[in-house]
Amino acid sequence: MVLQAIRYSRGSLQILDQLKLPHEEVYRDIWTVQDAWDAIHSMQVRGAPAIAIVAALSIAACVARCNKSGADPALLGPDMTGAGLISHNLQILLTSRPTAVNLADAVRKLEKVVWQVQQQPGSTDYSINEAYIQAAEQMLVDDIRDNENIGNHGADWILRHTGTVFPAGKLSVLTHCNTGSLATAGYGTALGVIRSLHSRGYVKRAYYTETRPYNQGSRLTGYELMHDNIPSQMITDSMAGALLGLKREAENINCIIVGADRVAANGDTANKIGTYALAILAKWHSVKFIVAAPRTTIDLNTASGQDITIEERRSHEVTTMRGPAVQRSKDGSLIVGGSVHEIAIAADHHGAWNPAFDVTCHALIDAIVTEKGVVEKDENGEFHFEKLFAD
Ligand SMILES: CSC[C@H]1O[C@H](OP(=O)(O)O)[C@H](O)[C@@H]1O
Repeated sequence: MVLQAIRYSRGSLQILDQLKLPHEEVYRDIWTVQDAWDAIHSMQVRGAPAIAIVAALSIAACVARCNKSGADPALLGPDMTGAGLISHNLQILLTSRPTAVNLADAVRKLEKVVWQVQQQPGSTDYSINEAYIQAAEQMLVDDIRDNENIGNHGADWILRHTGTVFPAGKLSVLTHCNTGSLATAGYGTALGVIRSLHSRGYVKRAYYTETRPYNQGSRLTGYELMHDNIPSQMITDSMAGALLGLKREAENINCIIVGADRVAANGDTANKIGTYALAILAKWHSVKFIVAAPRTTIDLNTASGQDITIEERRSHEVTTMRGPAVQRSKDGSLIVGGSVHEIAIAADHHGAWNPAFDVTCHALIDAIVTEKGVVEKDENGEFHFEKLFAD
């Protein structure tokens, strides 16, 4: 079975409810734009690229049903022409989560497609809808191809810069959060690089952090690594320092590789909370720190990390956890079963601070891996991304 965060066919969209993983695989229908907004905001679907793709496809599925049924978009509202309907709903989806730039990038590109078709003589709601659907569907295809390229470029760079020689040399890596098939249309970004290293036989062990409070690591990355039979071990977020301090040499841990939600024009990178601390550790232990992200995550319109809006989520997500009931059998073994439910793990009367992301200064980043290649800093310690967008 291929891990699919998104199931799409023309007129139909489903998402894997990641709040239920790894205990239950539940796919939910996305019939309306509000369904998509709710799924993204609640983090039933999450991950910078996946958020953008689900948003884009939710409208594609709606207007495809419109085109098929011949329904008049104007029935959906006074100014709901094809272009008006699409633009209105893209702007609604933009409010679902603020930090990842991929969604804003997709909205900008899709609105441009709609506007261009609208300028054509004889354009109709039908032709505008069709153009939108094709552009949104192309994003799904492009993301998987881009991730496979990121994987290969990243693996090439790591092997070149860590002196690992097959077959004697196998290296271990540490990753944070979930950046795999469950955060994208497939294969993944940072986890895609680990997949590429593994496919070439170089992975000794893939360490991954639990990634509190949503537990993208323990619930999602662990699930993906197990699915792919990649040798791996989980650590809690607080163990990262001890791992590098006590096991770096024995385990040949050569790099920490993470994803990104927004890379600013100077290379400052917003990513899952805890990333900044890992970058500091990497610097102290002389371990390469690598960001893996498609070009849709690079935001040349945001000058530096201090300009990135960091999403703050409810305290409740820190003071509770989800899981199935666990019972002890007669022989004392634990039986995991039953539906997923929430349990309180802390008193919530003071409330918990819950920033979903932090910003890592570009000075702490050794390389940014994209589908077009790896970007390193120049002799002045500065990143330049213009060449990535030259085509
Ligand atoms: C493919 S990069 C995914 C990126 O998004 C994650 O955040 P969230 O789970 O809150 O959507 C995390 O920052 C990952 O690096």
